[in-house]
Amino acid sequence: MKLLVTGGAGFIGSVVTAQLLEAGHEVVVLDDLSTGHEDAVPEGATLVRGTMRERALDVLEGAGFDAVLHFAARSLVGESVQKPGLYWDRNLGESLALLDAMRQSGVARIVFSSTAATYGEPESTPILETDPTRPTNPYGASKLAIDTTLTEYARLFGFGAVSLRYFNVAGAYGRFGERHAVETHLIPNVLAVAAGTRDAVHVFGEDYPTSDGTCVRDYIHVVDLGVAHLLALEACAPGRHQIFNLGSGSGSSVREVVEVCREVTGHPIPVQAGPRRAGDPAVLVASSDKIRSELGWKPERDLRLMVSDAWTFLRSQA
Ligand SMILES: NC(=O)c1ccc[n+]([C@@H]2O[C@H](COP(=O)([O-])OP(=O)(O)OC[C@H]3O[C@@H](n4cnc5c(N)ncnc54)[C@H](O)[C@@H]3O)[C@@H](O)[C@H]2O)c1
Ligand SMILES: O=c1ccn([C@@H]2O[C@H](COP(=O)(O)OP(=O)(O)O[C@H]3O[C@H](CO)[C@H](O)[C@H](O)[C@H]3O)[C@@H](O)[C@H]2O)c(=O)[nH]1
Repeated sequence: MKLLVTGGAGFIGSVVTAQLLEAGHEVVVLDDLSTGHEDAVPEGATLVRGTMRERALDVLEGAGFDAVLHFAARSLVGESVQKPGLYWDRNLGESLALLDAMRQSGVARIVFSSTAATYGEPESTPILETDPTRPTNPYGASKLAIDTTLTEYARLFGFGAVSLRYFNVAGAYGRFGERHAVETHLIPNVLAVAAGTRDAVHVFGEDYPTSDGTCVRDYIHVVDLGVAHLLALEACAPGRHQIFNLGSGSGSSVREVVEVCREVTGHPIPVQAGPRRAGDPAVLVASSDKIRSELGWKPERDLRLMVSDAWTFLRSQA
């Protein structure tokens, strides 16, 4: 297939682009490099630099694309609370420009990076796709609005759309990994302590109603996530918008993640307990039964492999 990957210079988009190329697809990456890196675009993919408003139509029109994988977004929860307008503009506004460029060009198949943040504080775990969506921040709200738009574009214009609601993505794939200028994610921040670029891990809250008092999250290896995208691409069906959670189905606490990082790196990794981070639910774990039964996907890489692949990647950057 000929594919457009938005955000293919970022963490997840670069990994999935590499996997798509290995599977024999032709890939054009559209990325404005706002949080991505030009040298993260895998060899064999063509980079078009710009936003979706600026470039999506001229890239797609008359070029024979079969589908779009849409990763490009702003995705810092804290920033979204400070600057909600930015998130509605960059996430919903930019996505509308992409979808309308797709309509005009006759490209009707899309796989979209949605998020666990669309659910907000869950009433029960594991979270099902049919559970209420009550996002607690503008990031999650803007992603939910894109999901809603995809439902409408499937119904009104015959789009075949799949939204994958990622839980906590981690790990790396060879030379493709997480290198954000502002890093908020737990695993890269813990590994930065082992690498000597941070002094200690700050644990955000030890008084949650969990086994060790720290928050529990559902971590998924970025390579398993990429495999799900390949399946989702095949599953796009005209007139349907399908939504799948993407997690491992089991949770790990912050303390457990730090312990695995200690084992993998051999570094003592000092920890400083601090206050809760605003807006963090105690437990976020996905039910991934739907994608397992409908697309035949299952995660194959555990937390230890996520940490060791991220650690190998981090050391290769030094
Ligand atoms: N990392 C996670 O754990 C996680 C969890 C849930 C959902 N997601 C979603 O997955 C997607 C990828 O996340 P990531 O961690 O790889 O982020 P990232 O910041 O590493 O990558 C995003 C890429 O999109 C580009 N971009 C942003 N806005 C753009 C625009 N308007 N036009 C063109 N390019 C633009 C950036 O330059 C960057 O290369 C995002 O949509 C994010 O919301 C990530
Ligand atoms: O230095 C840190 C960083 C994180 N944490 C804790 O570690 C857990 C994981 O935090 P991350 O920031 O790695 O991930 P989140 O669960 O906050 O965010 C993830 O889930 C969100 C949905 O709620 C969004 O989808 C987001 O993009 C995705 O990365 C949280 O309990 C957080 O409080 C720490 O204790 N110390």
